[in-house]
Amino acid sequence: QDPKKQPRAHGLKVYPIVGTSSHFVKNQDRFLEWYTGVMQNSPNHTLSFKVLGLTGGAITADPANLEHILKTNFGNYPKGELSVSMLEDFLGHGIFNSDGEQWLWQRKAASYEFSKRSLRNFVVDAVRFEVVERLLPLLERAERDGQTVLDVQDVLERFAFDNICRVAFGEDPACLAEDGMAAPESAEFMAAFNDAQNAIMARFMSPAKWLWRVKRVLGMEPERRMRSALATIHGYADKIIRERREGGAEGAGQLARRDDDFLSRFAAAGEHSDESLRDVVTNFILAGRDTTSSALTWFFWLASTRPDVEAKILREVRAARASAGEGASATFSLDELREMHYLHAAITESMRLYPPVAGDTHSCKADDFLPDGTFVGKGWLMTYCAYAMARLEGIWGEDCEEFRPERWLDEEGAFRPENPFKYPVFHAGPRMCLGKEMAYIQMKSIVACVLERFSFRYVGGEGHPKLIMSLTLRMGGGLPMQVKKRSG
Ligand code: HEM
Repeated sequence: QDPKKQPRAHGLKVYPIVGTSSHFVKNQDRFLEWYTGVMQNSPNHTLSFKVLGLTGGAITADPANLEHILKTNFGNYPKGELSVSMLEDFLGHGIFNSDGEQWLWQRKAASYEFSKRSLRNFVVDAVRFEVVERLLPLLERAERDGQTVLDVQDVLERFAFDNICRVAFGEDPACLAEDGMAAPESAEFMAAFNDAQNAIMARFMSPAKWLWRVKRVLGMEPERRMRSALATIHGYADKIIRERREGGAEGAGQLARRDDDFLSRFAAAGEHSDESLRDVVTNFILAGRDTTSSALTWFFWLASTRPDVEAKILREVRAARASAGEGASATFSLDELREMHYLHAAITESMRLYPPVAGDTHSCKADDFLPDGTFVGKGWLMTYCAYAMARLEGIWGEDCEEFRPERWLDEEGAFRPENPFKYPVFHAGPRMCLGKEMAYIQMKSIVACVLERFSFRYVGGEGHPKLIMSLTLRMGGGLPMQVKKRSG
């Protein structure tokens, strides 16, 4: 056999028949930490494996390999049938879960909408509403009631869910509103999304990629919950689409244009079946909800450990407030947010260390060699690990594990972007994230408005919070914080 085709598993013991799979099983509760150690010890930051009867795979943390997979040889690394089939009952064939032509037309339509100023303005308004009407009052109440500990991760997740539902299809589930204000079906919809994501994660993490189908037939967990979650999600989305069709001013079949939301925008752009409109809803909710909340959860934790960084952010926010003058809005305008370079750097640096999408997997269409010589076989899964990349000295220098926003600033203090193959937090190449700018608007607005008025103290005890690798990187046990209003 060609020696190049031998799996490379530097530093890992390869057992007969099971190969390296026992390492995966043993480390399944701490995948990220384990991968990172393996990547740090591997001279080319790449690992490949093939176990009898199971799908082969490779994992890399090398920017040159990423460029090859995500751009240069893009056509050879689609999402692939295996992944698409595992997500199909949840996401249909929406933008996240399609390849080739089916993906391309959706990408073109979505890119066009994302480039419009009207969408940015709509997002700014939606964020302003949620910050002013929900988030700030909630923090005020937490302080006033002496409710000493707040799970900030939960607050951020509810914020993101309300926000993305409004942007995706013009509905306000009010999950962050005062207790009892949210309609029961909205809370159910959000809970169903959580159940579906957990089931999907279990499908992907299982070494036998067919096992979930057996569990589904037998009604075993987590597939049993998945079944009812899907009924709830699809029922909710279908109801919205039906109501919009019925209210369509231009006659039967047309959707009522409620607002500037995505559903209205897509529907206005051409004829779509109810099913493909439902895919728009589910795919955009998935894209926009837990990503920003994950990023901000880790950000608020990191900021609480670094008063020097927090002080610099506060200085920048107060300067923006001072130049806006009396009578300005409680939130910040797009232009004001754009000028906050230090805040931009601090959020970017936090996502470097804690990327919301910690790893991403594609499939290999035809036998290939990566630039570092690693062989990848037809049908193998090809993964890159953004979490491990942040911790490689070869990429970020000796202080790679340190939270240092300054690494993103030039001498004048202006934000300096990095090569996306070195920083694949928003993915890279033709499938790069479309919501990046929208995400920054949301994240910067929240941090600026909240830190301007409140300070937080982490009360989760000593040591590092637990990493939970769900579809996004979550914090085990939440983010318990004591909230205090700033005096001046
Ligand atoms: C901090 C926040 C965010 C991060 C870190 C992030 C990251 C990513 C990543 C890694 C991908 C590639 C996933 C894959 O293909 O498997 C992606 C794709 C995508 N993201 Fe984001 N995202 C964020 C927020 C958003 C928001 C708010 C939206 C807006 C709804 C959005 C819309 C999309 C879309 C539509 C795609 C699919 C692009 C395609 O396949 O062509 N993202 N994002």
